[in-house]
Amino acid sequence: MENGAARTAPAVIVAIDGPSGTGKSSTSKAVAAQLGLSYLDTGAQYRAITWWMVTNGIDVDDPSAIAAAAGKPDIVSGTDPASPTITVDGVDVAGPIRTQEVTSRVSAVSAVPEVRTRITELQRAIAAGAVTGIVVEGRDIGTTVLPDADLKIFLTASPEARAARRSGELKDADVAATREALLKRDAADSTRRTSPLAKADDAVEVDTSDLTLQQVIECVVTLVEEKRAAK
Ligand SMILES: Nc1ncnc2c1ncn2[C@@H]1O[C@H](COP(=O)(O)OP(=O)(O)O)[C@@H](O)[C@H]1O
Ligand SMILES: Nc1ccn([C@@H]2O[C@H](COP(=O)(O)OP(=O)(O)O)[C@@H](O)[C@H]2O)c(=O)n1
Repeated sequence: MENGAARTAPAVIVAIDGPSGTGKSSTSKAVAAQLGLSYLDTGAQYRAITWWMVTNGIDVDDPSAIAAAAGKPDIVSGTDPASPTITVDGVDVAGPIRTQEVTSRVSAVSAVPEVRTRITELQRAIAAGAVTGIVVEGRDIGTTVLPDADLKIFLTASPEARAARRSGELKDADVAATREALLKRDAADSTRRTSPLAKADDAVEVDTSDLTLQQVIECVVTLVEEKRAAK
């Protein structure tokens, strides 16, 4: 090594996309923590802007009302994978963004182009500022937000596995109803005009249906290490 200087690992940008319940958040947080990278949950940002719209009485069935308000909330994401945070106008909304009300409305809000432009700008600024690199998880990270990411992963799993995982998190949840709600949200997210949920052509697809979370984490860590070594 030149002058005996310690070689620092180059910053690495990892995009992890896929539908709900495929393991994006758990995998991304663990991979980022293990490799000393930042972590960004972009779904939390779309949930946060949806929470703001609902709380401020914006009609979420009216795209022009959503578009007009899209620039108003100040959304800040903390990117430590050990304790990710999300605030809107200084208020911690980590809990409120997970309610059924927000979950049922987030697809409509996130389909509005002005919302996507706003949130995409935030995401790119956060990724650009991540010194060691970042794992960014969402629906359109590999295709639209960070098309030059070093590594793109697309996680999938059967609707049954996803519904079982999600309903396992919610008390008293009905698996069949959870499955229907997931499929409805997938359909809305995959068919919107602007930046739909999609696998990038150069993404590595991993079906997590029959893998443990630990196996998925190890698979992604290995892929990131290979990319880092080649940089
Ligand atoms: N491979 C897996 N096997 C079993 N459970 C998993 C697996 N991956 C994730 N989970 C669990 O499924 C639930 C949803 O995972 P999460 O990471 O939030 O998915 P996503 O971010 O894609 O919606 C969590 O409770 C998580 O612990
Ligand atoms: N990059 C992203 C991430 C999320 N979203 C939207 O935000 C919603 C919530 O995302 P999420 O990742 O929190 O959803 P879960 O996987 O937690 O169920 C999605 O259903 C999409 O409508 C998006 O449009 N683009």
